[in-house]
Amino acid sequence: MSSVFGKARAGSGPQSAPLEVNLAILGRRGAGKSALTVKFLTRRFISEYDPNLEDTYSSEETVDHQPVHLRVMDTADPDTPRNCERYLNWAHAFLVVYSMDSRQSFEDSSSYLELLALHAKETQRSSPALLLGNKLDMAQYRQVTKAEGAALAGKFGCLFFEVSACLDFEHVQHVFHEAVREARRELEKSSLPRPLFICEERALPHQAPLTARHGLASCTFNTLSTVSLKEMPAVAQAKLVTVKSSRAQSKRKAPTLTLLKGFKIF
Ligand SMILES: Nc1nc2c(ncn2[C@@H]2O[C@H](COP(=O)(O)OP(=O)(O)OP(=O)(O)O)[C@@H](O)[C@H]2O)c(=O)[nH]1
Repeated sequence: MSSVFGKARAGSGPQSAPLEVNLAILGRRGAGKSALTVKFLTRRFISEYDPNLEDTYSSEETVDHQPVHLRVMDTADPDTPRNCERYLNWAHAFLVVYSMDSRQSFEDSSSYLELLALHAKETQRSSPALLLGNKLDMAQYRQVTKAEGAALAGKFGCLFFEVSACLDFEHVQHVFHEAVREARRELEKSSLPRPLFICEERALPHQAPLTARHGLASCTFNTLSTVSLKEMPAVAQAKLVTVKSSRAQSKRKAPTLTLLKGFKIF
């Protein structure tokens, strides 16, 4: 069963098919990818989670009065990016997250942006990225200044936001909707049907120096030069385990609501 969150499609008539947007959330472990994803989907902050889960969730959104069927892949790379094709060839836009209280996670976000830039160059197909400095509520422990975040985003030509999965939902929602707008702009520019999956796997000629520098050794790219395109396989089903309404919950007097596998939502 696929999990679908979000509001009813306001303003969508029977004829208006929703825009389909795939969004991948990238970043070092602990940056807050899952917390931001769940905040966006449920308006809640999670405190327990399974760090090894990688799931794709769906939400019916309305962005600028347009219905959007948004799929969000909350990635879970191990210490270095692995099998990147699963999101590189799937997503229309990327949220690259770092935790502002971790210099290491900021450096990793730079590696992810380089990876995306390299992939865009090789495939001649750019997918917009937004850089997010998460845990703004922990700003007193910050190891990364806002100026550094903005400078990194500027270097890669992407939007930059400081956010918190703990604070207001509207700001997190705004960031996700900005990603939809960026993706929509890019989709409008492109006449290629998407998403596409490219069969043949080839390492890039200049991949070694980049991977050596950034620890991306396990990432290879598929390139358009093979001209062998297939429809992307179906998106992995999200793991919706139990959704109890607040009424059902109060009947059972359950202290917490189990919504997504691995998440306890309070
Ligand atoms: N204070 C604070 N804590 C946060 C915030 N976002 C996430 N956290 C906490 O940081 C830890 C890591 O958050 P996750 O959302 O699991 O991070 P992740 O990037 O998904 O990490 P992996 O699942 O390991 O890839 C958890 O304990 C969260 O509760 C935030 O905005 N503020």
